[in-house]
Amino acid sequence: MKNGGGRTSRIRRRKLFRSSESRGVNESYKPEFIELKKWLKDRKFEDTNLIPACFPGTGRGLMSKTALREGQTVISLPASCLLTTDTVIRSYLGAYIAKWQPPPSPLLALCTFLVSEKHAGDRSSWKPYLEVLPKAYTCPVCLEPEVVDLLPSPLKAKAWEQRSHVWEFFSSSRGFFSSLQPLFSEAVESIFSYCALRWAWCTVNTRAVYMKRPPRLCLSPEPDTCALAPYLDLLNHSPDVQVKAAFNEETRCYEIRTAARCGRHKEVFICYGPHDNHRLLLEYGFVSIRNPHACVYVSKDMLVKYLLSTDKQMNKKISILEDHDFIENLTFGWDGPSWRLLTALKLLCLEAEELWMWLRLLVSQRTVMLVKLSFLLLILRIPCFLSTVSASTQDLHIGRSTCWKKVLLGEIISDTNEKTSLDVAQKICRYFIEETNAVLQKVSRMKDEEVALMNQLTLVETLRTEELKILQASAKVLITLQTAFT
Ligand SMILES: C[S@@+](CC[C@H](N)C(=O)[O-])C[C@H]1O[C@@H](n2cnc3c(N)ncnc32)[C@H](O)[C@@H]1O
Repeated sequence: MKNGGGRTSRIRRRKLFRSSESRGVNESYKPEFIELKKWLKDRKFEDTNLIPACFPGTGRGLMSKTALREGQTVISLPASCLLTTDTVIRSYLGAYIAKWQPPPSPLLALCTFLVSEKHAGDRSSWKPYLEVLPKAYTCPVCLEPEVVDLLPSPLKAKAWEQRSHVWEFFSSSRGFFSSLQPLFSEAVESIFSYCALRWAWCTVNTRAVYMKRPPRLCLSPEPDTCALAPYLDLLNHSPDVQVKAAFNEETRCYEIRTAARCGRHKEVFICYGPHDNHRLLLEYGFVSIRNPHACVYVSKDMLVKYLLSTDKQMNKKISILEDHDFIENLTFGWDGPSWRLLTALKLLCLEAEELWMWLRLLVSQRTVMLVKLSFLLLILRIPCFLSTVSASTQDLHIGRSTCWKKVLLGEIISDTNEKTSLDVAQKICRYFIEETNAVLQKVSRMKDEEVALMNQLTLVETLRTEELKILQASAKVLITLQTAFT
């Protein structure tokens, strides 16, 4: 008889598989976490609910030691453990910050402190925290150019923007770093290098919690809202959870409460916000699997590419969409093309006569506004005109709102318009599917050739694979919609 071939062992194997899948591997025995726990205990924090663990899928995070009740405080970190601009101003950097003109931003103060303390190594009182911080990040600013090139177009543009923003942050801070030279025996250029500052920038951007501080004269007036919260910042993101997170002025602790129960030995998540995967990658350097907010963006160029190049009204149509804020945020999602995308396409697919009819109604809407304004004084002075004028404007108003509904609220204008716009949506969707498949093949080849880029390439692969799933779901939805018009 084959070993473990029976029903009972199959069930046992399945159970084991399931638990190893959802359970993390305890990491609290690791020296860096033992040191961090001691450091936190000295600052009056002792955790009873959570332990650091490594999870398949999300990596390092926090695991519940016991089942957590709904509304229970899962973590309550005393102010003494938080790293804020107060910490920086109270430190040896305070006098230099106060002297520097124009005043450094709150973000620069935090980043300078992180770089300086990291450089101090064993001498830093923040060492146990610094030791558990990631050594490298995967926000686009840290990705190799050939990896950035594999990102979907709108994200690629934002990735380049992020790179120039961080470079500008570095270049504009060099003068301030030079002023710190008396604090160091080594040249400040070697301590406050671009790479060191980028690491600090990513640390703050991917890990800080929101905590508003009052403005201070020694810092620039930009909002001072970031606090680093050791240990608490090991909590990973899930779009499906709800938590309450805030600094409690009474207890003087930063607290996180769950809104739902959480089983024992499960990963405890917080929600960083209802972000799509582009935003998660841009701000936090990761992608969430089965993210309900994930979508594929359709750019203006893509719309134009799939419409009739012979359409003489194309420019007019595009400017109408721009004027009415209908050119951005056109997406494919898990439920199919977004309402905004379909509406934009319907407008772009209008026949010449339909468009002119629509434009006439737009003009009449503006006329109503003018009539209203020019009669305003008259109305106020001659009450007997009131009823006549309001009645006539009301008629026009009703006509106008019906027209808006028809066009911009996405109502059916004609079966032809409906069918054409769905066909274009399907063509765009198919194009994206092909493009995504081609990029996935390229990524797979690059993973074989560029082993050093494995992590970065895996990130792009995850993003593109999620997008492929969204596009395939959208294509199916579109087929169903199209059949209604065949
Ligand atoms: C506040 S930290 C959370 C702890 C972090 N995993 C660590 O090991 O230090 C935020 C970072 O965790 C990672 N992260 C958070 N949620 C994630 C998730 N659902 N899947 C994968 N990585 C995630 C990302 O790298 C993100 O920048």
